[in-house]
Amino acid sequence: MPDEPLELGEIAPSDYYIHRDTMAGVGFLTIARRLPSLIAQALRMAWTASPRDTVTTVSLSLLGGIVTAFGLLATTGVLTALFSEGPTPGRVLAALPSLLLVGAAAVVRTLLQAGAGWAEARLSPQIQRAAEQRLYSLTSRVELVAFDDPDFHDALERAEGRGASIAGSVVSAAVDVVTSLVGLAAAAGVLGLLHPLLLPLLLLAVLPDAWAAVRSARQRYSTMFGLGPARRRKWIISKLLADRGPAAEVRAFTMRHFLLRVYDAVARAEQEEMLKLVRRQTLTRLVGNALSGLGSAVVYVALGLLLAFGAIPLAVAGTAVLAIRSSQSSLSSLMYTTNGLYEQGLYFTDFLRFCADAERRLVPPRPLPAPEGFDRITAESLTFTYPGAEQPALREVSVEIKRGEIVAFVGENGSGKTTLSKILAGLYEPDTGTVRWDDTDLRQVSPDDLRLRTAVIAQDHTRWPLTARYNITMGTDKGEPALLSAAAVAGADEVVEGLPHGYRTLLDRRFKDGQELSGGQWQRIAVARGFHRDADLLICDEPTAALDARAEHALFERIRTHADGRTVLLITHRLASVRHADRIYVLEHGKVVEQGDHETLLALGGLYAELYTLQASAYR
Ligand SMILES: Nc1ncnc2c1ncn2[C@@H]1O[C@H](COP(=O)(O)OP(=O)(O)OP(=O)(O)O)[C@@H](O)[C@H]1O
Repeated sequence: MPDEPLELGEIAPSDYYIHRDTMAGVGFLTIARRLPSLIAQALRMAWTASPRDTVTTVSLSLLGGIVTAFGLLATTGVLTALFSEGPTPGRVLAALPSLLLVGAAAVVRTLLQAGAGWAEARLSPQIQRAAEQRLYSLTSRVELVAFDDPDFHDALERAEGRGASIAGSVVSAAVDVVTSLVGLAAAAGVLGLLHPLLLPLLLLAVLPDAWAAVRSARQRYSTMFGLGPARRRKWIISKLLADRGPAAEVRAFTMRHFLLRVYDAVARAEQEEMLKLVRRQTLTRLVGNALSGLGSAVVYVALGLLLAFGAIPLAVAGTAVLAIRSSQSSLSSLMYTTNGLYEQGLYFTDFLRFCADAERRLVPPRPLPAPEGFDRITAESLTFTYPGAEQPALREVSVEIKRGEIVAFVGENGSGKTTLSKILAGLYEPDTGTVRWDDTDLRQVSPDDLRLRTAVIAQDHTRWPLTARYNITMGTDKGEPALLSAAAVAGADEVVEGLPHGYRTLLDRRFKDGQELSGGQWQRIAVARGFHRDADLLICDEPTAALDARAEHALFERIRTHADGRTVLLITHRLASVRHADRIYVLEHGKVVEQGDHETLLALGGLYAELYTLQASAYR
């Protein structure tokens, strides 16, 4: 049976070109204008990483360039002496001082270059570390909603993939550009002295090459830019094919063939783009090289004409040929390094842009400290829409939670319970509406402070690849009794007892001696994590979905006895467990449609009564 055509979403050509349009903002002139600030930012980053190595790299490289220029001037001295009138031994003798200078310059230049290379090599890893530190410090602080935004992921991928790692090379490239400029200034100066016409002619020989190199770099960047989402898709599928987590389901659902087809389709699309790129780049380089060759021919013809018409003597023409070659090599090295800086600058710009965007996504500093507990949490008229979503997840929702209460959110899948609890926990900001702890509007309070007062047992809790202890304490140190008591509440103590190294056991099978837990065992650990935190508000989002009957009963008993004085917000589909809640909010399509205690809601005969009766009937 032939395979169905695949839906590949983001790698459809129309979407691809949308990304291309974004490239319009990164034209050559834009980058050229941005180069000085790019160099300044790179140097600033280098300075932060290591002031000593930065100064050494820059100063030794500049000195190296100056000494190179000096050597070239001395070479001209040698040639002038050799081409002068008189007997050969006399001319050689006359050239000797300049020869010695050339030798000395070569030695000094080698030493300076070695020193600069050493400092530069030291600088690179330090800058990379600083760049990565900046990147991950931002990614872990941006508001949570950024992770629901595909643009954020694209930008993050570019910044993470090449941007951060290239920071070190940008500094090297910037230093190389300056060094080449110094070398070129010297060579061109000599050429200009010999005959002013030779200098503009020289540009003819080099500019086409420069144009080709810059254009081909832009072509590559443009392709990479457009391929971002496709490459991410490929990476995600490769993880599905090669990671431990989905390995069982890949086999159970015989997904192999399908996944390989998707992988192949994405890889093929990527390959086609890469082949197109190679073709375009080859063509560009060919045109550049041909025009440069033509330019060189024009320079030499001009030199021949100057010689033929007696405008310059033979000795000077000989020196000019040397100077032209030297200028050409200096210019092409400048071109090469500028191109390198330009290309790396594109990626580095991605990194800087991402950092700037991430800074904008940080929650601005807020004036008030988190309140010391609360008597009443009131949420009024909350509306919230996920980025890019067509429908709001919450519409005009108002709820109230009093200290020490157990409040439950119930409702069918997708009705907005988790979203509402995340807003109450300060993880998402509502689009409109307010959440208050007594009189304090949470928009005035630092979210980090607030989160210290809130514990969330998440529905999709993370299986941290850390030891059992850290999976519960999350790196805090509240002492052994707190750990043991939190573990006991959740029944995680029984889980840990069965582990070979107790709390020191690493819960990740990808490492030697690492252990895996069952779904329910993981959930007990997650519940223990929530109870370990000294929080005024404990949010339990489906805390028992994977628990066995005994563990579920024990946990709800604990919650019923007010979870050691905490206020509990409970989200669950097990309606029998919310019967004892002080208040139940029933959500439907992002709205609160019913509220009251169990008896009131049953008497109401609405959605809650319907869902409850449905569940209860299963046990009759
Ligand atoms: N990260 C997200 N990005 C976009 N939409 C989302 C996101 N998370 C949830 N939604 C959407 O928001 C709506 C509410 O989801 P929410 O997770 O709050 O529902 P829920 O009541 O907790 O559901 P469940 O009972 O299945 O856990 C759903 O329509 C869902 O598709």
